[in-house]
Amino acid sequence: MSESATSTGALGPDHGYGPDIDYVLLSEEQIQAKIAELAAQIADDYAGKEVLLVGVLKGAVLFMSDFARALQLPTQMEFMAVSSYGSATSSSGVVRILKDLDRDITDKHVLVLEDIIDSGLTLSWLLKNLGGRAPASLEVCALLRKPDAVKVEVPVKYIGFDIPNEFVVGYGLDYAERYRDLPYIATLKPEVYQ
Ligand SMILES: Nc1nc2c(ncn2[C@@H]2O[C@H](COP(=O)(O)O)[C@@H](O)[C@H]2O)c(=O)[nH]1
Ligand SMILES: [Mg+2]
Repeated sequence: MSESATSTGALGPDHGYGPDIDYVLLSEEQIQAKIAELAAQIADDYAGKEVLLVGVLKGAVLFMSDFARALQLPTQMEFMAVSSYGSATSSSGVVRILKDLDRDITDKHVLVLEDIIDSGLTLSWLLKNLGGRAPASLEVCALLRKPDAVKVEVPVKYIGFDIPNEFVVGYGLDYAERYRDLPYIATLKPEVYQ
C-alpha cells in the first residue's frame, strides 16, 4: 500500500523553523490520516497476535509514538539505533549499531517501524540482522519511501507515502539534529545547507 505525495503549500506551525522551510510535502493531517489507515490494516493482519514494534532511532520516534497509539492491538516496544550516513545527506551503506534491542526477539512477531527508505541499504542490513535472531515473523512498516533513490530492493509490506528523491525533514527526520520536532514533512531552502 503506498500513495504518492504532493506539495500542500501550507506551512502550518513552524516551531520557529519557518524561514528555513522551502515547502511542506506532507501536512500533519495527511500523516495522521495515513497512520490511522496503516494501523487499521496492520490490526487486521495481526489479529489475535501480540506485536513487538521495533522503532529505528532517532528518525522513527514520532512515528512510533503515534502509530503505537493508533494500533488497536497489544504491543510491546523496542528501539534500535543504527548509523548509516557517510555525510549529512547521503547514505554510506556502512551500518553500525549504536543501540541494540534490550531483549531477545526469538518467536516474537516483529514489526520494524522505519521513518524513510532512501537507498534501502540500512533496512536491508537491519532485516538480515534481525532475521538472524529467529523472530516468529518479521515485517517492515515505513512511513516514507523514495522509489527513485532505491539501490537495494527490500521486502517492505507496509508503506505510507512514496515521495520524490529530495532530502526531507520533520516528523522525526533531521538535518544536523534540527527539525525533528516539526509535525509535518518538508524540504529546506538550499541556503540552509550552505
Ligand atoms: N532527514 C532525512 N534522513 C534521511 C533521508 N533519507 C534517508 N534518511 C536517513 O537514512 C536512513 C535510511 O537511508 P538508506 O539510504 O539506508 O535507505 C533513514 O532511516 C534516515 O535516517 C531524508 O530525506 N531526510
Ligand atoms: Mg531511519
